[in-house]
Amino acid sequence: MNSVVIVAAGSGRRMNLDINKQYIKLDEKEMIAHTIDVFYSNENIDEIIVCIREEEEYFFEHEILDKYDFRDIKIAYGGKERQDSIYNGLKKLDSNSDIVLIHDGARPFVSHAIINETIQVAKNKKAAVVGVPVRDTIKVVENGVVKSTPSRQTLWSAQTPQTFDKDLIIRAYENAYSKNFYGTDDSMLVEFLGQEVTMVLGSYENIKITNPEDINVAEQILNLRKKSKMGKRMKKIG
Ligand SMILES: Nc1ccn([C@@H]2O[C@H](COP(=O)(O)OP(=O)(O)OP(=O)(O)O)[C@@H](O)[C@H]2O)c(=O)n1
Ligand SMILES: C[C@](O)(CO)[C@H](O)COP(=O)(O)O
Repeated sequence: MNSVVIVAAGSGRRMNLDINKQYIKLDEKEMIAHTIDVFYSNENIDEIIVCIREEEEYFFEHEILDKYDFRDIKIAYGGKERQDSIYNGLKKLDSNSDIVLIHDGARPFVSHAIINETIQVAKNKKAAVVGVPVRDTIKVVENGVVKSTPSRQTLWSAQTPQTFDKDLIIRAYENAYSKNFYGTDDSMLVEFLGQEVTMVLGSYENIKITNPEDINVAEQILNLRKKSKMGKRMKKIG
């Protein structure tokens, strides 16, 4: 059984709005609804757990779950950090779950192909992280001074989903908490355990909506997708 934990319990501080960025509308539909939709419509996903802020539960249930008719979705409450939210989500997993995908609610453009590929890799290798090779030259800077320039060939930007064998990710989270270790993604906790994580090629479209300018990029991605859908329909008709 394949489960996904989607985290949506942040505050969206960098977005500079007075609502959680998860509820920003992109083409008339809330960001979190776009994200849930991809997993809800994926035939390989058997269980969906969404981590939300406790005070947003009523809104989430009525304005997202009921409005879009998403059924059988479990809710977990968020914690202080992303890692805490995910840990709360992991505690709600069905006992039959074997593979767990962890995904940011703020990455609404994940594709079915990526989801399916990470599930396959996690089944074979136990731990998979989606990412893309960096496009810029990266500098290590201290106090405004460049200290080094790591070889770009080895650098990838990590995205989500990050997908794991259930027992491994639970062990990685428990180990991290027992040592007071906090990572900025889930793969780090598995790496901290000394286990290998396989990189799966993601997509440059699978952006995390973080800053206000990302909204424009998101609208462009949605427009391009609409145009490409229309083009395909016209071809069929023609
Ligand atoms: N305590 C937290 C912090 C983050 N997240 C989720 O983790 C994902 C990635 O985090 P980020 O983009 O940093 O979101 P926010 O924490 O909401 O944004 P900011 O850091 O700007 O406040 C988001 O889907 C966010 O909702 C969460 O569930 N619980
Ligand atoms: C998990 C993640 O999306 C991978 O890029 C990212 O690390 C989340 O970081 P943030 O600090 O919550 O923006």
